[in-house]
Amino acid sequence: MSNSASQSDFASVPVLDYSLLNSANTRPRFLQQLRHALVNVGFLYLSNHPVSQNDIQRVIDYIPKLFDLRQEAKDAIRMVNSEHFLGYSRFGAEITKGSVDQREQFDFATKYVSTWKEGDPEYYRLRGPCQWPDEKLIPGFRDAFERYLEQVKALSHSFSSVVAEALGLDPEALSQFYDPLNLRQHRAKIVKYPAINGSNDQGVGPHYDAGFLTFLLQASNHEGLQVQNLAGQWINAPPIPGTFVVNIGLAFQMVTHGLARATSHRVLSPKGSAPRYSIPFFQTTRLDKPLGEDELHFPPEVLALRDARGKVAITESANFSEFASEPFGKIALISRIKSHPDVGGRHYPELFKELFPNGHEGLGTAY
Ligand SMILES: O=C(O)CCC(=O)C(=O)O
Ligand SMILES: [Fe+2]
Repeated sequence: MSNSASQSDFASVPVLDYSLLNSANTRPRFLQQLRHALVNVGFLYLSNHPVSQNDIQRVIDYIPKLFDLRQEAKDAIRMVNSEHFLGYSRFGAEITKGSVDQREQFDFATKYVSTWKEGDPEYYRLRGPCQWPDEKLIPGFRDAFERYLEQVKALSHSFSSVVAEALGLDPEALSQFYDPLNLRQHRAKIVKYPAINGSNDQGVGPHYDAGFLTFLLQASNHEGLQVQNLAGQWINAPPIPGTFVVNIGLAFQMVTHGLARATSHRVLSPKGSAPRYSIPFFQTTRLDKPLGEDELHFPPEVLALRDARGKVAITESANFSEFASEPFGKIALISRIKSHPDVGGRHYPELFKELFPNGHEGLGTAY
């Protein structure tokens, strides 16, 4: 481990108290802690946030019922039905870093009425309405989850101006990277990691998230989430009741020129008998242009923190190869087709053929 890395490295994920933002006296302390977390860790817990704990608990209570629906009820909303890549994926449908991810999941998203029309870029079809399970089979679930998503969405928007401030920018500086409110759609998955007592304990393999900010709810009391520090060690990020885990995705690392770090993370399957549940909420950025086009101007003392951080020693992660000069929507669409080739083949046959000229057998690559 180099000296510069050891000084800014982390042995645990910091917990930030959102309520410190409410008073002029404590606000600078929050911003300073946030700056450290963004630059050196790439992960933080957010406590005392404004999303209603009652509404969170309602969602948590529904999760086992959702996965316990009969297989036909889940298959009725399989993702392959949806050109928006929203819906159910069976256990073991994806691979990360060469191994099968042992999880089952539903992809949902914030409310959206599709505006796509002939002639619009194809990647606008990524946005659209969710597939919901039959209301009669799980009454109230849709309402509970929509309430939850609306609140996390609002938090994710207000938090991005706090992030800008913490990095020495105007609070509105990041808004250029988001679509206008009426076109914005964020995605969230509800994930089940069953207990595994065999040798492959990969819940999800090491990866970076792709987007801007992720707000993760750890919805059961299981360890398993791990975050890789600068020295390459895996640091546990156990559930802390009442918090979100917030982390940075590659798109945000890119627009901050590496000042804020995307950090590799993974989930180990739980042992024993009870499954681990989680809900990652992925904030998305504007789809219509390359993210590298707009420039952010950080104060020199903030940029100096990046240089002081030093280099990451080892990163174990699946990587993205397409982060270049394409509109972000195109990158997002390619990555969805790679992770769900069955959906891509059915709804985006031309792009699918470009990506897989010889067809595609087997599982998709998640990251
Ligand atoms: O389930 C978790 O705790 C994390 C999931 C995750 O990292 C992801 O889906 O990107
Ligand atoms: Fe992730």
